[in-house]
Amino acid sequence: MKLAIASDHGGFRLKEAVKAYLAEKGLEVLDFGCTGTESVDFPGYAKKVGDAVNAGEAKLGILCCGTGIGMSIAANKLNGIRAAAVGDVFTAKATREHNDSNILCLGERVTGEGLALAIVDTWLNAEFLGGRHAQRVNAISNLEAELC
Ligand SMILES: O=C(CO)[C@H](O)[C@H](O)[C@H](O)COP(=O)(O)O
Repeated sequence: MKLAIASDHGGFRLKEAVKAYLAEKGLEVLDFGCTGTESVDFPGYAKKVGDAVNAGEAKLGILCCGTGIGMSIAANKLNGIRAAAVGDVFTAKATREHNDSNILCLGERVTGEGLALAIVDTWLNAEFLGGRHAQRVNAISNLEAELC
């Protein structure tokens, strides 16, 4: 599976740790930056990963910032993106199973590396359950269509 990843300066160290973890697992990772801890603006990085997921260049994406919130707000502006800011493993599983989230957002300033990697693992191993959840995901897509 190919994954797209990016961060701002506030999530850079966590992005590097997640990238190394994914590579260790033999997963292909497209890194869209940033490249260090110098201050940058996160929305452009959210767009790069969202566009890669929407274009099918990557199946799923991971975004890291200070809290995970800014990245999720930005990524969710893109049609087709369901980005979830996650800080626990229960939510990591539920957001794949129920929301079919296609981008995971993590906060380096709030979630320790060990927990973040467990969240990544749980999120990647969970699958969308469909059924009643599919009609809800479709309803979200319909909201996007209304806004166009
Ligand atoms: O958008 C955010 C908050 O939800 C991210 O955590 C950013 O990384 C953060 O705002 C960056 O803050 P900084 O003071 O410019 O480092």
